[in-house]
Amino acid sequence: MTQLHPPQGEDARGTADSGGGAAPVVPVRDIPQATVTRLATYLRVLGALAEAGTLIVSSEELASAAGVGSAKLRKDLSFLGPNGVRGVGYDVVRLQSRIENALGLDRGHRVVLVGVGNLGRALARYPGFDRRGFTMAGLFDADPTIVGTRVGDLVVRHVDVLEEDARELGATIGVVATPEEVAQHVCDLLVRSGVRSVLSFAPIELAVPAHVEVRRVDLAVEMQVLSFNSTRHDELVRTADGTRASGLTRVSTQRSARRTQTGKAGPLGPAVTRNGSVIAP
Ligand SMILES: NC(=O)c1ccc[n+]([C@@H]2O[C@H](COP(=O)([O-])OP(=O)(O)OC[C@H]3O[C@@H](n4cnc5c(N)ncnc54)[C@H](O)[C@@H]3O)[C@@H](O)[C@H]2O)c1
Repeated sequence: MTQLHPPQGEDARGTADSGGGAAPVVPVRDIPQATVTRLATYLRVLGALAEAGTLIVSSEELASAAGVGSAKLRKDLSFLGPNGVRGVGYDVVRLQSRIENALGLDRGHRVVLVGVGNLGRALARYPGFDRRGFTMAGLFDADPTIVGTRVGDLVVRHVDVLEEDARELGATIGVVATPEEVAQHVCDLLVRSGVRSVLSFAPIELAVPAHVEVRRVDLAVEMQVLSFNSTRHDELVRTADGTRASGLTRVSTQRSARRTQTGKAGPLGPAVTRNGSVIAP
């Protein structure tokens, strides 16, 4: 806890953050998408800190654990209004609740999952969603050998009752883990039930009305990005070595070293990648 963020608002006057539930100064819709993604990462780190009993964290520590630069972290957090106390740091619990508020997590989300196969079953059993404000409320499948079985605390329901049950369950997020051939049909049922957010693992584009947002998860794409970054990193190191050998500037080496530094395991473990994205533990 050494280097702290610059003062902002009331914090510049040396007073503590006025409270976790305060409304963000920037309307949530104006927070850039990349910042939203990093806010989720900060939240994960803060959760681990809170569990470890940490009360205050500096921007340097938080940035390092999240795998980003501290300037970027301060900029990201500035979207939420005044945070922290100069010379002291961020109050872990207050910052957690600020970010939860901005991400809409304080309302809590009820999730229904369709397709209780290999992937769906693993997702349904994952206890981490609950800890982060997402309650798995309903599981649906079409296979008669799966319908009626218990996965975790839930009994799998038939997809025929998805539309009605998802509405009754108050679902706000629908997860599609079915084969691609039926994914659009399942997505349509979710939309008709009133779900506004769909997370799809099916490898196809889903058509939805304007008021519904779809996010597609594709681990192969993530691995392709990792492959590209790794190749680029190797090239940079090779270029830097060549440049050094010919007595020229070491800019590339410094750049790649900096990237490696931000990508190293932080105090909270090795889950942080070079560009700051995180596979949740
Ligand atoms: N995005 C990724 O990185 C990633 C990784 C793995 C799998 N996937 C995709 O996730 C999906 C599921 O993969 P999996 O390995 O779990 O497949 P799986 O075959 O094990 O499971 C699919 C489940 O969907 C059910 N299903 C089929 N038709 C249905 C319908 N009309 N309504 C409700 N349920 C129905 C099946 O009964 C089965 O239980 C596939 O589309 C796969 O391509 C994506």
